[in-house]
Amino acid sequence: MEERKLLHSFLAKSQDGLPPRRMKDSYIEVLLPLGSEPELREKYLTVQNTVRFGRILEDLDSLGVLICYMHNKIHSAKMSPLSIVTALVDKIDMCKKSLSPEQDIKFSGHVSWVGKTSMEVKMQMFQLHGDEFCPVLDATFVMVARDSENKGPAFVNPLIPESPEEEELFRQGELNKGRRIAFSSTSLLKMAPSAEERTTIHEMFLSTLDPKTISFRSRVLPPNAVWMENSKLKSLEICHPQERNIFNRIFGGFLMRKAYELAWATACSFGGSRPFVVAVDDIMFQKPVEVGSLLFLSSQVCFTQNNYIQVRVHSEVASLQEKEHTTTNVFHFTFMSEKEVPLVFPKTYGESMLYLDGQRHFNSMSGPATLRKDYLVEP
Ligand SMILES: CCCCCCCCCCCCCC(=O)SCCNC(=O)CCNC(=O)[C@H](O)C(C)(C)COP(=O)(O)OP(=O)(O)OC[C@H]1O[C@@H](n2cnc3c(N)ncnc32)[C@H](O)[C@@H]1OP(=O)(O)O
Repeated sequence: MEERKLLHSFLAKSQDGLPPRRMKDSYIEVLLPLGSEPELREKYLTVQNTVRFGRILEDLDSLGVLICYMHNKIHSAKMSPLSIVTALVDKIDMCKKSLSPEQDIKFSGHVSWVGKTSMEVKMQMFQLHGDEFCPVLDATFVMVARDSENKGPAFVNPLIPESPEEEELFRQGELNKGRRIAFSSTSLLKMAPSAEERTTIHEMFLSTLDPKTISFRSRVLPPNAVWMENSKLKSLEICHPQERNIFNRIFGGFLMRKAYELAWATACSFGGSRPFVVAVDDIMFQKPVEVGSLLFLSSQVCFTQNNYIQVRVHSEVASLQEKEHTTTNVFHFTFMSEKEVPLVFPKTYGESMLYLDGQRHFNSMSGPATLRKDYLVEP
């Protein structure tokens, strides 16, 4: 950190003082040679002989940061004065058949939009089938630049789109920002549900009333349904220094891997068969996690439909000395189960809001109807 303090003088006073960059300046391709270097496989292997998706989340997080460093590279400086942190995993959509731990994987990506201090990064992942790399997933992350000590914001280089395709990507980045603001301003934490959503909840409530008693209190579960309160799993992690990033905070990819693995276990025990991840969405990194913190993860099924399970993981930290818990992230994962899954029923008003939030996240997934049956992505 002492060394990083000295980098302050390289920080720009305004964005105009920074040279614009092109999308190809940050474009990178990285090979994960699972096929050609078998000693790597152990780290990525599941017991079903597929690839651990939690490890892929870690790799995407590191790659996103690396891409942003390329975008902001100062050719005359040995070290970047910026601290680049993950602010948001906007979306990860799976578009692939099966992930083999015995075939090479390729990642690629570049900065697709910039604001003043934030950058949107688009990444893709491919796996070798025969002699061709086939698409596996598309990811959109938002990274934020901070000063060299990660104490305040720092400007990023402007981005100039060079072709109609790049202009479209840039425009999409702008639209994504607007969509995020709209999504968060209609959050159920701020606004009442819509009329249609209220009807959904009231109908669910009515379907749980015992017809034998004329009472709002006696609740009975409909057939093939589970109370939401019985769909929870919790875990605790001690954030050891091994998991720290280059800025001495806990690595975002580690938090995602832990949350994902708990979500997978929750979906597995709820659905009673192997779940496959279909989408990850709207993971906001609200606060950094300090090394040495206790990380409490609570996972819960909040919405289901046919074979789909929507899982929400809430993460909180507390220091060893203080008992007070602070929320650091909320994670949303969509899984597809091998078999049809039970319905999940909220009992309380709070659970009803979780249900509607889960439904909103499920519906925001790009086209569940287009999902294929041959996903094979494991914890
Ligand atoms: C040299 C090469 C080395 C390569 C090494 C590679 C491997 C490296 C691997 C290491 C990997 C290390 C990686 C890790 O492990 S990072 C570890 C995981 N991430 C964190 O710990 C981050 C925790 N969160 C925070 O610190 C704050 O909440 C941040 C800093 C993110 C925002 O704080 P704050 O809210 O106070 O900031 P602001 O209001 O001034 O806004 C600032 C800008 O940010 C934009 N914004 C904010 N939130 C969001 C959002 N949710 N969606 C979209 N955008 C968002 C906002 O629009 C504005 O943009 P702009 O209008 O200025 O453009």
